[in-house]
Amino acid sequence: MNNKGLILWLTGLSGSGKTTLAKEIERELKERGCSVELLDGDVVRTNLSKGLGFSREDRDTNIRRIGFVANLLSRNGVIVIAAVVSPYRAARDELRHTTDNFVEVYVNAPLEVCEMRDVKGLYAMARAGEIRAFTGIDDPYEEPLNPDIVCYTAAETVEESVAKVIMELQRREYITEKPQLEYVI
Ligand SMILES: Nc1ncnc2c1ncn2[C@@H]1O[C@H](COP(=O)(O)OS(=O)(=O)O)[C@@H](OP(=O)(O)O)[C@H]1O
Ligand SMILES: Nc1ncnc2c1ncn2[C@@H]1O[C@H](COP(=O)(O)OP(=O)(O)O)[C@@H](O)[C@H]1O
Repeated sequence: MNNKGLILWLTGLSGSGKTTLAKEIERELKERGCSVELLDGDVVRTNLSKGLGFSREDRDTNIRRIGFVANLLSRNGVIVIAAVVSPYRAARDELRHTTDNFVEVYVNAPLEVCEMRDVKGLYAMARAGEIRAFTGIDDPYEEPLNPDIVCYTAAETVEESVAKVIMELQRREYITEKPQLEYVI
């Protein structure tokens, strides 16, 4: 076994880089022979959380469902990467206290940067009033007060952010160091 089970919880604004980082971290961990599952907010909302909206109540239900599944998997040795806006501190803190090996990663980019990226065009729609309760525009995002890792995606490259996460997982002994290639002459 190349890893222990854990929940790597990526929280941040829409467009902050959660999905991008989650996929790269997943790739890196799989390359090291780790057992990994990715739970992306967008994907979860098309099945496990289908029908839920973006009221505080629905968002909290979404987070609890993802946390429940993540905990089942991580208890069985899987590294679960959750990439979810999860804007409410109380919901994230609840997970920290009710699950094992919860590692919170704050994917931190200023709202202006996320809005400029506008990966899915949702910020423009929110500004135009076409969608309501959009996180950062007319709905809150409560920053983590004491995250385990912070990735500043407006200042770091994807590679730098991924390396930071991997190093921290190594330091906490969730994963082993990448085996060095040995050449026999
Ligand atoms: N009102 C509103 N607020 C925030 N986000 C919205 C909203 N409506 C749709 N979307 C899209 O849904 C994605 C967020 O879903 P999550 O499950 O991660 O949100 S939450 O944790 O339950 O708050 C989010 O995905 P990401 O952009 O990948 O973060 C958006 O694409
Ligand atoms: N250091 C970085 N980390 C993550 N994403 C970055 C970074 N620098 C630029 N980006 C870009 O920002 C966008 C983030 O989009 P996405 O990963 O879908 O965010 P989210 O899942 O948080 O909504 C992508 O277009 C990505 O290429």
